[in-house]
Amino acid sequence: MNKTIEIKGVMIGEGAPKICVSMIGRTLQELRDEATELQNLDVDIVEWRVDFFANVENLDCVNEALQEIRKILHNKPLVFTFRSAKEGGEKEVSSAFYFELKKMVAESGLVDLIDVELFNEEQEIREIIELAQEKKMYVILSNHDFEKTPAKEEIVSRLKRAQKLGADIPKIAVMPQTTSDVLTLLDATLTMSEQFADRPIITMSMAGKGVISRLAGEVFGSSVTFGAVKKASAPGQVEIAKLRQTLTLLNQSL
Ligand SMILES: O=C1C[C@@](O)(C(=O)O)C[C@@H](O)[C@@H]1O
Repeated sequence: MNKTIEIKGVMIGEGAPKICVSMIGRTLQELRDEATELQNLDVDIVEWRVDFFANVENLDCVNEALQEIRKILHNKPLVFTFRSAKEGGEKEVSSAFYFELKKMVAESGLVDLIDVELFNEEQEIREIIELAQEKKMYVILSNHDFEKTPAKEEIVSRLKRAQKLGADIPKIAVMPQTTSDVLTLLDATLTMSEQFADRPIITMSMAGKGVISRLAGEVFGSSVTFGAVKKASAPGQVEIAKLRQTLTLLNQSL
């Protein structure tokens, strides 16, 4: 049994996977509207995908937006994510700015979880983890392959590396080219969660073929699933009401 993480009453790593929805607003007003809508919906966790925000390169604007979002989403776990273009995000920034942004947020104490991409300088990653720990925040170390699905051993090894570096939640998203790629992701998830993980993990196979992996996390060992409200932030995300229904069905059959 993997250890769980409890954030604002949400138990990650126990029972049905928790539903996370991404905010993808470009302006402060769009973000306010999204946050208000999500606060009132059946969503367990909210992720701010700050790479969609037009003013992301201005730290004061990011901080101002974050304070407003936090006020609106006062009782839901909030994840701060800048997804770089090379991992499927909207924008590429320098590594120096990427870490400046993440450090500013870690020091602000305004979010519950910070996503940091695994393929970065280890020293920089460790610094964010230390800052986050001081503020009682959690770190997700993530990796995304929008082209293909690496071999099972490679997926497991990336998740293990994230765990070794001190991620509270190791995460990987991969793209299937064949149905057997979906099985590879599920197999890697099961092996990692049963044999190596001592904390919750998040995995998904993207796009249409991979949808099963966004539903069956409780069976194979993935603790959070990303759903969609209006627009998906990645291919394959399922609308949240249908997602909740299916997660509950699977939970009840176990
Ligand atoms: O890493 C992830 C997972 C994701 O890529 C998905 O496939 O649902 C969506 C992203 O917003 C999030 O940061």
